[in-house]
Amino acid sequence: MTVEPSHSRPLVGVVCDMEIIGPHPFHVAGHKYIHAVIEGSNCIPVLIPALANEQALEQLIKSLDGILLTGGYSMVHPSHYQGNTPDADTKLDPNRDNTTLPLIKLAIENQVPIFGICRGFQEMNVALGGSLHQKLHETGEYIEHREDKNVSLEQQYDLAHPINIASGGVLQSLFAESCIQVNSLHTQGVQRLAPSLSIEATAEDGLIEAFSVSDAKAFALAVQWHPEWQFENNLYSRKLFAAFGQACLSRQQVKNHHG
Ligand SMILES: N[C@@H](CCC(=O)NCCCC(=O)O)C(=O)O
Repeated sequence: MTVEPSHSRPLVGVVCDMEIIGPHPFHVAGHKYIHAVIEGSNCIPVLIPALANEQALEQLIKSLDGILLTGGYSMVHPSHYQGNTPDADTKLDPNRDNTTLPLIKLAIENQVPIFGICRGFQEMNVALGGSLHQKLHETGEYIEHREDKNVSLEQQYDLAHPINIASGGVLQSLFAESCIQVNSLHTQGVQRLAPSLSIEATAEDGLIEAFSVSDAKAFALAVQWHPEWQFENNLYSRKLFAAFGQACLSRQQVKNHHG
């Protein structure tokens, strides 16, 4: 993968997970997100470590033209939405939570384009006052939304179920479709939608699969599925990353104009 030398591309902050590799903690981000930012949005990714330092985030947000909230195997700690204590074997990432939740508010306040994917979708809902089902499969209300970890990666990220696109929303204006197929790799999902969010798509079982920030001045959209996965092979994924990239370019132009 080559990144053409360019000083004019917008800078997109890509949030990191904190992972232990060997005996050490690392800040990590998935290659497929970085690839989609470069090739799908025509932007330059800048990794945002899970430092959980609000002052650093306030400085960072002023130099970034967009934020990508990636997926992740860990769960948002339920204390952020008054949820029940998680099971002892739940994978958590408090450093990521304490970085992304304030970052989301800063991005919206500063009209920085923000795109949430899977865990990032869940973080946006929680950051703005919503809540999550911690185990969708135990509610008895939804179809299976988790991936089968015993099959190949290609199969895990394959299209899994349809979603219905809300009329009059951002997604309908992007896709010009009322129903598309998406992949599905998540245990958790929206329980209570934050008051400032508008539903953009739902699964056939009623689960919210995409939302936008109502009245946002800049691109502020999140999806529960994974459009970054082999995005080149999916028309709707290409449209999402192109729209996000265009919003980041507009932000950069406004910033450069105002100095
Ligand atoms: N942990 C949450 C969110 C699921 C998620 O983001 N899965 C993808 C992880 C790997 C990747 O980045 O593709 C949940 O289970 O609901």
